[in-house]
Formats: sequence, C-alpha cells, structure tokens
Amino acid sequence: MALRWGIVSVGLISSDFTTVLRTLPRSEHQVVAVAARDLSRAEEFARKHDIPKAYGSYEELAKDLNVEVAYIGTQHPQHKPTVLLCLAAGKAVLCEKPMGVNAAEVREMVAEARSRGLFLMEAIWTRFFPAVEALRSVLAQGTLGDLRVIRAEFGKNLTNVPRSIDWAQAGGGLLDLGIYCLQFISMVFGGQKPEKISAVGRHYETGVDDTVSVLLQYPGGVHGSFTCSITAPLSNMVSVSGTKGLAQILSPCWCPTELVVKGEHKEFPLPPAPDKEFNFTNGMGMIYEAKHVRECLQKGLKESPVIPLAESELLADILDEVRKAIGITFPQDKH
Ligand SMILES: NC(=O)C1=CN([C@@H]2O[C@H](COP(=O)(O)OP(=O)(O)OC[C@H]3O[C@@H](n4cnc5c(N)ncnc54)[C@H](OP(=O)(O)O)[C@@H]3O)[C@@H](O)[C@H]2O)C=CC1
Ligand SMILES: O=C1OC[C@@H](O)[C@@H](O)[C@@H]1O
Repeated sequence: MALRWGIVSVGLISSDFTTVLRTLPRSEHQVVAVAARDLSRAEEFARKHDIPKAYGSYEELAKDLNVEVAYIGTQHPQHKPTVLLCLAAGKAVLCEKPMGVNAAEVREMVAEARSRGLFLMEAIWTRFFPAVEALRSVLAQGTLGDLRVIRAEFGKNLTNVPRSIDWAQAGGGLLDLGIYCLQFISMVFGGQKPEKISAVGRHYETGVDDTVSVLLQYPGGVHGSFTCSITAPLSNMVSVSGTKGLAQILSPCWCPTELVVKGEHKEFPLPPAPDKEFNFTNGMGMIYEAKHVRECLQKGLKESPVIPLAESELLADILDEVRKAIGITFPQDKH
C-alpha cells in the first residue's frame, strides 16, 4: 500500500524532497497534496511535480483525509505551528531540521505526538546514509578500540541566503549547520547527556550566530567538539578517534558518500537520479529517510529508532545551552 504524503510549503527543500519521493515506486510512495501560504504558488508546485491537489493554506492540507503523513518544509520558526496543526488533524509528521527553535518547542511537539499516538520524526537525514550506517557498524564492532574524541565541522558562506542571516527566522549556523555536527557526536556517544558544555563564538551583524565552537564532555572521559559557521568555509568532515584507529566521514559530512576507516576508503554512491535537479547537495540522499519513514509506519512505530524523539529533545537542549553560552536568544526563547 502506498504511503500518501502531503507537502507543507513549496520552498527549496520541499521541492527536493518531492523530487525524491517521485523517484520511488508509486506502489510505495505517492505525493497526494501540497500546500503553501499562496494558492498560486502551491498550484505551480503541483504542476511541476504532478501532484493532484494544491491548497492555499496548511490548514486545508491538514484536513485532507487522503494525506497520511505530512512533510514539513517551512523555515525553522514555522515548524512548530505546522507540526502541531498536522498532529491535531491526525497526521504522521516528518519535520525538517531543526524540528524546533528551542527545546521547549521540541518538547511541546513531542508531547502532542505522544498524547495522540502519532508518528513524529525530525528529518536528520544524515543518519540514514549508508556511509553513516557503516560508521555505526564500525563503532559497534569496536574497530576503533576505546573511543577518545570526535570532531565535526560544518561551515559555508550562507550570507546570501536570507533565512540564514535573519534573526526573526532563527537564522545562524547552530540550528542550521551545527545540528548536523552535534547529531554525529551524540550518535557516536550513544545519545548520552553531556556532563559539561562550553562554547565560544561570534555574532553576525544581524544578531544570529556567525561562527561557533563547542566542546562537549561526555561520561567516561571522552569528549567531542564541533565548529559551525555561516561565513567561513570549514572542512565539513567528521573524525572519530579511538585507541585502535581513526574513522572519517568525508565532506559533505551532512550528506556523505565516503567513509575512511583506518586508512581504508569506502564509497557509498547515491542512487542514480538522471535528469533530476536539486537545490541542495546530494538531494537524492533524502530517499533514505523517506524509505525509513514508510518502514516505521508499516511497523506501527510512533517514532524512529534511528533518530528517536528523546534524541531530538537532547539535541535541542544542548543547542539551547550553547546559544545561552554565546548570548544568542530568539523571540521563541522568551515564552
Ligand atoms: N535536509 C536538508 O538537507 C535541508 C533542510 N533544510 C531545512 O528546511 C527548512 C526550509 O529550508 P528552505 O527550503 O531553504 O527554506 P525556503 O527559504 O525555501 O522557505 C521554505 C518555506 O518557508 C515559508 N516561509 C518563507 N519565509 C517565511 C517567513 N518569513 N515567514 C513564514 N514562512 C516563511 C514559505 O512557505 P510557503 O511555501 O507556504 O510560502 C517557504 O516556501 C529549514 O528549516 C531548513 O533547516 C533546508 C535545506 C536543506
Ligand atoms: O540542512 C541544510 O543543508 C546544508 C545547508 O544548505 C543548510 O542551509 C540547509 O538547511
């Protein structure tokens, strides 16, 4: 039975995700509706992607009984209201990262999903790439020995991307790029709560975070560190080091296809996407999370075992602490 998707908002990532869904067998995934704040834009998107139903409001899509799961592709501050809207209408939800602007928002969404017995997942698509699955396998086999340190970097000049420098839209590197680094560190250290968090960083002229470095001490004398930046290019790699060796996820670490383990290079090419256009790097890699959502729903799961809701809450808690440490507050923090 095909999983019936509704796409909420017609922006850049929504276009990429819809493109990916339409490469999948129609017997497994179908995009049945799309909604935007403006009907004409929704209709244009529907024409581009051959979607049967277009709405001029998210509310109308939420009421569409033919939609089983909503994909939330709005900008950060609009994630919570649209997630809550779709949950209230009984939809399963896949929400783009970061699911919330802060931990309070994430917890509100998680509580709502749990109270309604509905599936909710944060689209940390990185965790579903074969290269990252291979890293998890290497770690589980003890190939690196006793872990000592993990480092991650993600920096690119995003000052030409309006939402990235817009304080009102919760811009900056931490929520947008830093979350990728942090989720690697948290994954490697088993979703444990760090014992100590410290951070230094600079603000961009619009009040969002520009470049931030974070140090995280975990139980057992191990630690992780990351740097994210919206103005300076960084290596965009992840390294995991233990007493028996080093593993590296090569750039682009947030959507990787290459893993190096103790010097041995392994490639995990994306599925072919002939004549498909994407707005973002390795967009075809969203196929993995899309398949995962369907697998979860077929099993009757209410959350992903790969990116559990408690992990989304933990990531948000840590990012809150980092923002507080470097003096970045958003309007949502005042509630
Ligand atoms: N997984 C990944 O690889 C990626 C994830 N993302 C995530 O996806 C989300 C969207 O990013 P992206 O597609 O670049 O965003 P866009 O700039 O394309 O905006 C997405 C949608 O947000 C709505 N929107 C835009 N501006 C405003 C505003 N000021 N107030 C209210 N709503 C607004 C619009 O919805 P409407 O269409 O209804 O008008 C727009 O289409 C982000 O949270 C980002 O973190 C982004 C890129 C890659
Ligand atoms: O998640 C994303 O992918 C990498 C960057 O383009 C970032 O802005 C985007 O949100």
